[in-house]
Amino acid sequence: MEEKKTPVIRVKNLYKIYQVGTNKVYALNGVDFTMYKGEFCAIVGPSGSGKSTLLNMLAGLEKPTKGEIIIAGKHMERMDENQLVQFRRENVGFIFQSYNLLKTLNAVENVALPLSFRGVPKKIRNAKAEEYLKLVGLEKQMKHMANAMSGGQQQRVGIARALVVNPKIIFADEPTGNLDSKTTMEVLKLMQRIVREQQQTLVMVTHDNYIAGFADRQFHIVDGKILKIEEKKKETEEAGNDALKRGEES
Ligand SMILES: Nc1ncnc2c1ncn2[C@@H]1O[C@H](COP(=O)(O)OP(=O)(O)OP(=O)(O)O)[C@@H](O)[C@H]1O
Repeated sequence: MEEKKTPVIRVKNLYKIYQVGTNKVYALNGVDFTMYKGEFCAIVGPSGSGKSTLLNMLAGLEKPTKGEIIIAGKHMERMDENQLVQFRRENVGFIFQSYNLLKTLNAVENVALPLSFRGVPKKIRNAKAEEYLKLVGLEKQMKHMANAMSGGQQQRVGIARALVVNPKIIFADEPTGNLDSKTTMEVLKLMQRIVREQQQTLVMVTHDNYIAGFADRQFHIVDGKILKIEEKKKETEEAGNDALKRGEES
């Protein structure tokens, strides 16, 4: 039986037009879609296709020229700057390509940081940070300094830090861009698992079709338009498992 899906992000007739000299650049040229709770979505397209522009709009970092963005029932395009800051704090987590960890803090301290900004007492925030580090498989590296960790471990810390505030939505901009292929696959599988377990919505931007294939749905963007929305093929997950095994054997 088909489960009833809960919409989390709804985009309607979205445009972002930049004026460059006398030219107009249609970075987003009429975009419509819905993303659901518990879904891992990839926005995939070549350089200059509008991926970052779309992510920035969804995260409320830039205003659309026209159209609607409704997240968790609220119209983002109608919010002022203060409301957007508040909205992001309550609903959104970010995973970055370059991890953006504080190098001289250990894993627990890095993950606890968003909680300390929210005034959560130290004992509680450290316990929460440890819980999320366990979730991403770093129980043995809790006290390691960020700059003494591998890229894959640092990205796991980055994921734990995005999750610790229990956001409805997680935005990830080329999250595996700095990782080797084996670690890339581990991080993608971790993100798949977490979205499934925690029933969050993960929106990942990538230019790489293979990486996008790990998402439940791929939103293909070209010249500011969504050309097609593709469901995950079952084999991608299995192929990922095989490749992961091959990597472990080598
Ligand atoms: N501030 C801006 N002013 C003018 N044009 C812009 C601005 N930001 C983006 N653009 C243009 O909008 C289009 C989409 O850019 P965007 O950065 O969203 O693409 P992208 O798919 O994220 O590319 P990449 O993968 O290279 O980061 C491009 O043609 C870009 O030149």
